[in-house]
Amino acid sequence: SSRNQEESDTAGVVEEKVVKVNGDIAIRRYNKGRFLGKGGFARCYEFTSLETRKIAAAKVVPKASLAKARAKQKLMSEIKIHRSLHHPNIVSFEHFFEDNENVYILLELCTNQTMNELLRRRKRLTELEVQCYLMQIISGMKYLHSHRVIHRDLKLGNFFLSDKMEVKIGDFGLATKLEHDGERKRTICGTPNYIAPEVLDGKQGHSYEVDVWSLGVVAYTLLVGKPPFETSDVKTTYRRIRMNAYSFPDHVPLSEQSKSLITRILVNDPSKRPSLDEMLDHEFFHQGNSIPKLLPPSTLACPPSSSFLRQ
Ligand SMILES: CC[C@@H]1C(=O)N(C)c2cnc(-c3ccc[nH]3)nc2N1C1CCCC1
Repeated sequence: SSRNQEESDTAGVVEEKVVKVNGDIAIRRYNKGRFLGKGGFARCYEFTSLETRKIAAAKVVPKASLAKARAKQKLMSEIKIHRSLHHPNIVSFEHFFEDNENVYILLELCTNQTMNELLRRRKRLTELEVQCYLMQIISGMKYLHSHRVIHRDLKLGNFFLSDKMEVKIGDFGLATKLEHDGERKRTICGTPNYIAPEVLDGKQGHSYEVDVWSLGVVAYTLLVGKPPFETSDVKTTYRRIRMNAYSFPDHVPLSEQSKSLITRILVNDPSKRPSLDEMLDHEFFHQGNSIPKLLPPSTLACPPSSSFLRQ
């Protein structure tokens, strides 16, 4: 009820009842701190464990919003998939529990928010920065795909930035796990932002290639400053995607390598798109002052753009 919602909205301590193996009940307490924002049905806060003093980013999902089976299944699927993932470029899933009012999901705190905020501040990034961020995202996606997980909603708002500006892929609310190789998914609920044409077309199902498509949209958006198919109306955007109607604006100086990479990825036939490894082999990642190939991407803090770095 709204009164409970109000109560749980005030600052305070959240208690988790833990049943021990010998049947004793232990209580874990968390301090509910700063409001971080809304994410779907959830209100998100900093949670500090009073036991370990560790701070997490918590999604607090009111059980009232889980009354419908579909919403409950979606949340359980998100938890089941996310808690099984462990990689430096995937948001780490710390813990989850419930009380009478809410389900609590505790996630890695990413104090530099998401790449959405980064791009909003910067208008657009240098090619060197985009190389560096994309390498980390591809590293996380190689891990996901090798575990048969398709994210299906890769977008700047789901790329979280740690205090060290490392990229962490988050929000597995639309993710799916393939049960066997070659399986093709038929449906997607929700409105993935950078939706691939085969998902719109819906005839031959979709698979890992939808995540590769999204990467093309992400690369274009970071380098140009706005998404390739964006219009004021969703239907028009979908038509542009189906028509593959995008172009590189004249006023944005883009290298041939950048345009070539994006053009290679944004093809409507999913079987013609590069694999993640083929993307990393593209000249875009080896142009100019390229990043030493030997260092794992996650150990690289992406160089902030400044005049002498601007190509
Ligand atoms: C908890 C939900 C979501 C999230 O999934 N993570 C990992 C996250 C991490 N740090 C933060 C964060 C730390 C400092 C500011 N935000 N935020 C995260 N969010 C935001 C909260 C509001 C909308 C999405």
